[in-house]
Amino acid sequence: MRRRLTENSRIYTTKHVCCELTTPQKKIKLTAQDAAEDFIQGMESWNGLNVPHEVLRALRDLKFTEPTPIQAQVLPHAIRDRLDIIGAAETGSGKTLAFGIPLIHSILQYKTREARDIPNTALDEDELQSSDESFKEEYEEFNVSAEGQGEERKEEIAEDNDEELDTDEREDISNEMPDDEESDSDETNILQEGEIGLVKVIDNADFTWLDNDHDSAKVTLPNRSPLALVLEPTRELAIQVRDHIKAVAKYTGIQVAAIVGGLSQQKQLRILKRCPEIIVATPGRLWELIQEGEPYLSQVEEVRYLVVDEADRMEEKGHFEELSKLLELINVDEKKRKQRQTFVFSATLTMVLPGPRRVMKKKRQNMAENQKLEMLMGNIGLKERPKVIDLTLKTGTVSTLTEAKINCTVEEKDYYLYYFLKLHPGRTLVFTNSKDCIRRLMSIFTLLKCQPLSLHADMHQRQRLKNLERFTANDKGLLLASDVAARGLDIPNVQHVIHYQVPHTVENYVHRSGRTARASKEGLSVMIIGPDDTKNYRKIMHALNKDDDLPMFPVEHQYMPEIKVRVCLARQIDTKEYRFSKKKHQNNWFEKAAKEMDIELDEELLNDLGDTQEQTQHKLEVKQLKAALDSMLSKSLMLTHLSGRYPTKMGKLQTFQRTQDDQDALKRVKKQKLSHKQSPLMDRNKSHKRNKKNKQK
Ligand SMILES: Nc1ncnc2c1ncn2[C@@H]1O[C@H](COP(=O)(O)OP(=O)(O)OP(=O)(O)O)[C@@H](O)[C@H]1O
Repeated sequence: MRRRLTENSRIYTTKHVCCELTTPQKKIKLTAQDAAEDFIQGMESWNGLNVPHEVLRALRDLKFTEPTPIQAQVLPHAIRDRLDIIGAAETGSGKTLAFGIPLIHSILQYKTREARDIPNTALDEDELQSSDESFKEEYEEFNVSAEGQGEERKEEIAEDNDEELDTDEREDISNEMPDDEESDSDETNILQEGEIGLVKVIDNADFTWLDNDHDSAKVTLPNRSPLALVLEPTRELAIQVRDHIKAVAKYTGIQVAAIVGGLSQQKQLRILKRCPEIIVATPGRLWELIQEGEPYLSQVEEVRYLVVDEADRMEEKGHFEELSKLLELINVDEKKRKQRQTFVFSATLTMVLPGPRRVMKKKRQNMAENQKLEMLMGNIGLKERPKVIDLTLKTGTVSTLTEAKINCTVEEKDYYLYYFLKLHPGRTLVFTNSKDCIRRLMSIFTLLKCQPLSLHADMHQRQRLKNLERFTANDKGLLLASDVAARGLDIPNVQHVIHYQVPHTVENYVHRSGRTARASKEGLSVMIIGPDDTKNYRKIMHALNKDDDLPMFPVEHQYMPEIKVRVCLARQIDTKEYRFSKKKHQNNWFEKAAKEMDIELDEELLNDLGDTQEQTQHKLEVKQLKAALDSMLSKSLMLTHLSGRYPTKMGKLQTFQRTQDDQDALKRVKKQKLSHKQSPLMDRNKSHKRNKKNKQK
């Protein structure tokens, strides 16, 4: 049977390789000109960075009209010089594409070379028949050696489409089999069934045809093992990075797949059968599949491009045993290691915790930084002399981030969090240091009708992704998260990051805070500092060279009495409900275990839940407390602090309205900072007096 090669017969151009596509009907001449530099209106800022034309088109679709500084710095060294890269830049600065674009570029080049090396360069129409056969043979060889590709790909995709798929998997498929509009250019259209396009290197090629808005250069010769491997520390991040790279690879035909734990292994195996060129993975699931002998991963050491994203986190002791094994396997062959191009990125890559100030000589700090990099280089297997590009600021955080703090007791933390959420609505991400804390806050803030969502490592993966999606969709959303959400997540327009507990490490502070103020936008980070947090707070301030204390977040204390009443009631309900359900849960567990072991359970072991009457009484109490809380919550917090009614002269009841500016937490902090700068003494006196008054009250 003659294979239909139309969608596989593509041309690609780079600075050094110019191609001619020959068909029985038409011969297209291409001039020697760099396709990457091909003119796309409004995208001139990318000129000179060797970005492939197809990627430029995708960037134009995304409205990324200019590179970010890290992209502008990395691309020439990665693409033109093919150097290994160690890249450090602030959070939200576009590091994903700083390695994503070079990957796509190199894969396109690699595939072009492969296609060009196929020993069929016949151009003469008379020779077409024989060349057709040899090309076909090469092509079929690819298909046979790489299990389940080519035509089989389509069948599998059709098969998989019948099943219920995750959104991400559905997207995988749509990218793998580009729709007609995407894949058919005028030139490819002229290839009819049974006709074959041939690629030949020529001089003086004319690229003007690239200007039209058709899909120009998909390269779809199947590969035998992944060409690029991107390793990410969390599943959400892996999925996000896959989507990000896919968005810029959409005109290239390059397939990107995510291999992460917590989602169906079967589906991921099917995706691997389609031989995606780029795999974005978490180390655990990837290692599992390699060990199980998944064929496409059986030669993972062949991978030509390796990215270790969030490298300092991946390298943290005890975090990723699988990562060490993976790197060992990938680097086992010295020759292959040397051929590979490796990228290592993070916002805190060069960040080292300084020692005590008096011993902090500059030399010592440099040594520590170098040590950190050397350690990474050794473990990951970078080649000698990688290009180190460090654009991080001394302060660690991004310049568009405004920081503030609230000092309080442990007991008061809930009040201030509720205060912030009620008075400053906006998409808010709250970080805690423990899952237990998230559970408690989830319960209290659900009772307070703040509709919180949670995200931590003990949740089912599907629920984690669903909660992220719901948070992203709600511009007043509240997400309570552990540090699993601290790194890399690019949730649009997070206005506030609240550290309910100060993180233990400076790196986590930088990454957590970096979920806001991304891509040159402004954002606010507030630390709620209890007595237990002061040590960590000082450590962070010192490490980030922030000699000045952070400004206090401006709190309008008149609302606090009402806030306290509400929060205390919610806590009371939570304690009652939680204690009871915990006891009940323990009893159920004992009973189930005894049944399974077929032993008689000693009643003494069970918690006393009271008799039926007591249980009914307990339920009634909880119900009454909830009704009381609901009644409180139905009233506006802004009015409750006003005692009595305030009729205006016209006899109308005055409504108390906070302006947009009052509600804007970021503006309030900035305004306060400004006024402090203008009259520091006056302000300090004022706040001193106010504090004194509050204490007296
Ligand atoms: N050239 C560009 N122009 C405009 N926006 C861009 C550009 N490149 C990337 N972005 C956008 O900037 C945001 C941040 O990018 P990215 O997630 O890659 O940041 P990052 O540096 O990896 O952050 P983190 O350190 O938190 O992981 C994303 O929404 C991305 O789409």
